[in-house]
Amino acid sequence: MVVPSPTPSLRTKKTRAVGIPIIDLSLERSVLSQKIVQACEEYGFFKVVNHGVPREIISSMEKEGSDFFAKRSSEKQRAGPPSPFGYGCKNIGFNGDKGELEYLLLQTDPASISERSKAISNNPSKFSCVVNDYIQAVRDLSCEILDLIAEGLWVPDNSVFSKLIRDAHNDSCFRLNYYPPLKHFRELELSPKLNADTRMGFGEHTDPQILTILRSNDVGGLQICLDDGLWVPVLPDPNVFCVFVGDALKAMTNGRFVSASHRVLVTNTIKPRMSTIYFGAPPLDAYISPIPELVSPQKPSLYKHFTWSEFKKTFYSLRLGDCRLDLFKTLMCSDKTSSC
Ligand SMILES: O=C(O)CCC(=O)C(=O)O
Ligand SMILES: [Fe+2]
Repeated sequence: MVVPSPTPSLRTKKTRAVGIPIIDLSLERSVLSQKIVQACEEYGFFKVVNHGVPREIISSMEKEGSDFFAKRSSEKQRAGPPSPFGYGCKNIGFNGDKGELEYLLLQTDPASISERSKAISNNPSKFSCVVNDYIQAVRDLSCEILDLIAEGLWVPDNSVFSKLIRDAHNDSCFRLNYYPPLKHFRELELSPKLNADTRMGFGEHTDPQILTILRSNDVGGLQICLDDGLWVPVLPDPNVFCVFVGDALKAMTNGRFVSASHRVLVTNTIKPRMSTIYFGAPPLDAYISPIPELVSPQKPSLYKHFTWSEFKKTFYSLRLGDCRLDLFKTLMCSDKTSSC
């Protein structure tokens, strides 16, 4: 979901040393589940180490991604226009999140990946194998984290969240983002519109799905916005995964979790940033409403019942300039609350 920002500033308003949570997944389960819940409540964001995703799976994915973005533009275009799946460049989407990047957006089911790989790679079977292995690994990681979240919330059914993205009809997607370095724009003589040493790579937004698992190369740029409006840089580390709470999980926890607003600023002059992102989403007809354990007379549901499809349709059809936050509230928040 795009956060309205009438006069977006590229400047990090202020930064302060905050301890973005780094969670070690090898910790004892009951400790781990509490740490994860706390991070979801305070930040809607954390990094994980000792995540168990094999190094080879990660490095093969990074290689395939780099090879793809290194191709000539005409070759990349063969992956098809991003409507919604395929290759896109420069301003992304029409949903208000401005930015200058190239990206490849894919569905996560093996049949679609295999089909699209034919237009993406000269070695489609290798490409689809690498992407499938990566997606399977990060989906397993997401499910593990979602099960721990359920445990940490003392929900009897541990799979209450993870079963949505394990469902055969899940609507998850996978994206590779590529941010050319500033040198690229200088060479094109596109004199930076906004700022000489910073460009907006990906505008401020929250992710609408349930959970996002992001990994990047060693080039920074990602920032998260804390609730007091401070932008905090997320230092790049190719060995960790970044986890974001999505708007759907925020709603399912009846607003107990926050969904972190984030953006990417391009400041590196020489090296491109590349990130690989798995967005775990439920089936289109799944209802996204607060789980019963988190609703009580003292804490009534903040949200109307809506399906993932209704949510997506409304938000992705909004055009820039709409007052998106008001629409968000109208669509999602129950009449009893003015905001959620
Ligand atoms: O590319 C990145 O590092 C972040 C991109 C992002 O937030 C997104 O694709 O939703
Ligand atoms: Fe995002």
